[in-house]
Parts: sequence; structure tokens; C-alpha cells
Amino acid sequence: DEFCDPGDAEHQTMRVYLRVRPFSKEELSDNEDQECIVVENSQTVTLNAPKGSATMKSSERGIGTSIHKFTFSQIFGPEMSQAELYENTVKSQTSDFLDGKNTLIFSYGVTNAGKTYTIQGTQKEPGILSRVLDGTFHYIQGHQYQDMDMKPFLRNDAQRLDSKQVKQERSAKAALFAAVKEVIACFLETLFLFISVLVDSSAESESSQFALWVAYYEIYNECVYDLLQPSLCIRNKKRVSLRVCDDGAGNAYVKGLQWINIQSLSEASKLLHLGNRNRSAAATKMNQSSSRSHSIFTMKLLKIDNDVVESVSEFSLCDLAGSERCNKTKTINERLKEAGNINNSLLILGKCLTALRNNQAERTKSSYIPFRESKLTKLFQTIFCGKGRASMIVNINQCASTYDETLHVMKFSAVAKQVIPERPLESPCLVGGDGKPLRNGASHNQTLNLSDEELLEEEDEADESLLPQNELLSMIENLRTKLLAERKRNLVQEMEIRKEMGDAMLQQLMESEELRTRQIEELKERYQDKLENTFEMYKDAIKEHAYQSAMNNLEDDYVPLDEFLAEQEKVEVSSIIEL
Ligand SMILES: Nc1ncnc2c1ncn2[C@@H]1O[C@H](COP(=O)(O)OP(=O)(O)OP(=O)(O)O)[C@@H](O)[C@H]1O
Repeated sequence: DEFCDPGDAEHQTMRVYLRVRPFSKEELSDNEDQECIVVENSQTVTLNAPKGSATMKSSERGIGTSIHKFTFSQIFGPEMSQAELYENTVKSQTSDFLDGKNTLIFSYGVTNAGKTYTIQGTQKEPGILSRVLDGTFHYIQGHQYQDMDMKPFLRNDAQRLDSKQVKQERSAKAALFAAVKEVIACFLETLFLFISVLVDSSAESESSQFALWVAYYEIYNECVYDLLQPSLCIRNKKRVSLRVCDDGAGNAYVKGLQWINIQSLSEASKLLHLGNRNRSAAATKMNQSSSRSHSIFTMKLLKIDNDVVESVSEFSLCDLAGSERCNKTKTINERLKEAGNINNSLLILGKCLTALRNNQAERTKSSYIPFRESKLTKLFQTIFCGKGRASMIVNINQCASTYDETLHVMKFSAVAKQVIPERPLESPCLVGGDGKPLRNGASHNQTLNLSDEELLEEEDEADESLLPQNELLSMIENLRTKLLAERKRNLVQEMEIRKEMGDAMLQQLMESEELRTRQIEELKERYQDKLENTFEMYKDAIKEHAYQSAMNNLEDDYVPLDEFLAEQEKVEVSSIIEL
């Protein structure tokens, strides 16, 4: 089941959009604008490493290059409005959703890159999620199914609820809304004022009715947690992780996930706020940044005809965790575990996307796609495999100070990258019959193929095939030296990590040893006291016993004085008589 049907290949193309956010005033005055990001055209962007960045330092040492070119399905520059972005990216996916198809959007970017702005937006400039919801409500306006007795079930199904279950649904919903009693800015409500008709059609001509249900959950350290909980639950109790199960037809679903029926934009907005609040509360409690988890907001639209569910479609918006941010206040073990899990799920996602692309390129061949290796890819396997459309929106800022992180994001997400040699080619290049170079010396295209090593630390290489032999030999020598140095550095680093971990374990051992010694000492003292007390008790008891015995003997041997005197006199008299 890890293979996609190549016949579905055209659906498998995942579009990857890049959005570059504008500089803020502060960033401009902090000299963050060093022309690191240059949008060449609607699909190509060039990254120039600024002075002081790790990329520039490596390139100065002769490792890798300071210039990178990346290709995306479409690039949106700083001047692009929210409406334009929506129109050109997600709008067609909203239409799919309303048309009964499944669809998925990933968003990816480091902190401060503009993800929240893109997804949620502001009151004046609503983001993608707001626009999808608005488009959906606009479409189903007047055709909303009012009862709550048709509910999403498993992954693609729906179930009919009896009156008792409907009552439970209503009270679960009421409990959630009671948790968001405080007045929150329900900017979504005002959306109708700002956005004109978002979808070209509406369901007016339809006789069908529609029910919209939403769920909001997160995946942290490979555990799934429901975000739609009355917040008290999360504050006081340990969070319960939910299982990812198979519905028997190869579709994964989250068992026990709370689905809430919503009737308006303001309800959707409240749930989103509640989920966000729970997400950051849980993150704070676990001493974790909320951006270390993948969060998923899913809408399910049930199309109901004559009391029968005709179709169930799904729209998921998945906010991916950034792999480069790390909370320094955590213990080494926690950090390693967290980084491992994030890198792993992104790595698996990268591998799945690469395999899908390769399968698509070679239609006759289907290679293994490791969907089952992470919860994230397992959950969206069916969408990747042709039962829906997926796209990714990547957000970056243009700041020089976070250049290395931005480069990392681009390497992960771009649909293709180009290799730019560092120095101009002076040596003769191979020419064809027309005098033109057989291969373009400046760059060649390469589809993104992520391997483990690449995701961790990827270095681009110059195109060596164009160099003469002696240069090649010296280059090999040069590379060999660099490789040795790199190996040495890795060894030192590994030793450092081992030492750090060893120290941490030793520290832990010493602490537990100390605790145990202290406990033994305390026990010893307690038993000593107990022993002394018992000893004293016995001493007192013996004393008491001796006294009592003495007293008893005294009573037995007691002879009244007059009897004694009389007896004595008798003895004396008898002794005189004897004499
Ligand atoms: N396209 C844009 N146009 C104008 N302002 C933007 C744009 N994108 C982002 N901003 C602004 O840049 C700042 C950072 O954006 P945002 O908070 O969305 O980043 P983020 O990636 O969600 O960060 P975090 O992960 O820390 O929440 C915000 O003040 C936001 O309003």
C-alpha cells in the first residue's frame, strides 16, 4: 500500500508556492536589507549569502557556494496582497472542496517569516483560512443543514446520530464555546464586508444541503493531541494522545478526535482561537515553543440530499513545524528527541514528495514511498496518492540575520534548485558544432532529491565536468583535504556530543547516587532513634517489672511488727530455757 497508482500521477503534482514578506521598518533600520533574496521572475529566486552568515563563511573556506537559485511553482513577492495570493493559490482548491474533493495545504517557514499573516491574516487583510471558510459559507448560504445528526465518521464517511448522540454533540459544542466566553475579536464575521464573492458559483441551484464540521489537532513528538478541548482540561490534566488508525480501506484517521459542527464564520473563528490558545498553553506547560509541533485544521463538508449523505470532502491546512528552532532551556535528551522527531517527520515528508515526483516523471515505474514512517505522512497518504490535491506555501523573510535558516527552508521546499559555480569558468569549455557550450556552464537544473545528509547539511558543488584534468586533480586533492578536515570536525563534534551526553548521564547518576545515600542515612538515623526508643522502653519495662516483683515479694514476706516481736521473744525465751 506504499505505492501510488501511476495513473493518478497528474493529481500527484504538488504545487509549492513561495511568499516573500516585506521588511518591517525596524528591520530596515537594523540594516537587515542586504539584498539576500532576489526574486528573478515568477518562478525563480536567487539567494545571496550575506557577510557573516555561516553559508558565506563556508563558501569562503571553499565549501559550497554563496549563491543559490531555487525554482517554485509560483513566487509571490513582498508587494503581493492577500487577495492576490488566495486567488492564485488556494481558490481552486476551495472549489475542489466545495465540489466534493479532498484537498490539503501545507504551510512552512521559520518564525517571523509571515506564516500566521498568510494563514490567519489580520482584520483588514484576512488570510487563507479565513478566505476558505468565507468562500465555503458563501457557497452553502441558504443551504445549511441545521440538524446535527449527520457527522463525519472514520476518514471519508459519515454517520447518522440518534437523538441522544445529537444531545451529546450539542453539549460538547456548548462546553467548548463556554471556554471561549471572553470577547475575542471575531474578525471573520466582518469578512463579508471586505471580500466580495470569493467563489464563482454558489449552491443556489442545488437542492442539496450542506453541513460543515471542523477539527483542530497537533502532532508533537509523534503524538497526536486534540486542540479542541475546553482549556481547563489541558491546564489541569495530562494531555491524552490520540491514536492514528486505519479505517479498513487503507485510509488513516485520528481516533477519538473531536469534530464540531459549525454554522457560522464567528463559530469557526472562536474555535480557531480556542485551539491556538490551547496549543500555546500546552506548549508553555511542556516548556516547548508551539512552532515545534505540526498543527492541522481540518474542515469536512457533508453534502446531504434527501436525508442521505451524498459526499464528504475534506480541506486540511497543516502548519508544519520549523526544524531549525530549538529550545535551549530543555535537557539534552528532550532536545535530541524533539529535534529527531521533527527532522524525521519532515525528512519522511521530503522523501514522500521526492518519490511522488520521481514516480510521476517515470510513469511506468512505481518506487516505494515511505508514508507509514511518520504520523504526518500516514494521515495524508490518500491525498498524496491521487485522492485529492495538495500544495505547499513557503514563507520567508528577507533578513540577513536569519539567512542560514531561510536557506535551509528553501533547500527543503523548493521544487528544484540550480547549482551556481562560485568562480567564472576561465578554462575552455566543451563546445558543440554551433560553437555554443554543450552544457551551460552557468547553471544546470536539478530536481530536488532530499537525502538524510542533504537535509541535515547540504552543500552544492560546482560543475566539475567542464574543467581540464590538472585542475580536476588539484580539485580532487583540495576536496580530499577538505573531506579529511570535515571528517575530523565531525569526529570532534561527535565526541563533544558524546561527552555532553555522557556528562549529563554521569550527572544524573551522581545525583541519584547522592539521593540514595541521603535516603539511606535518613533511614539509618530513623532506625537508630527507633532502636534507642525501644531500648529505653524495655529498660523502663524491666525496671517496672523488678519493682513490681519486689513489691509482690515484700507483700508475701510481710510479717506485722508485733507478730515479729512476739516470735523473737519466743525464740529468745526458748534459747534461755535450753541453756
Ligand atoms: N505579506 C506581508 N505583508 C505585510 N506584513 C507582513 C506580511 N507577512 C508578514 N507580515 C508581518 O510580519 C510580521 C511577522 O509575521 P507573522 O507573525 O505572520 O510570522 P510567523 O511566521 O507566523 O511567526 P511565528 O511563527 O513566530 O508566529 C507580522 O508583524 C506580520 O504582520
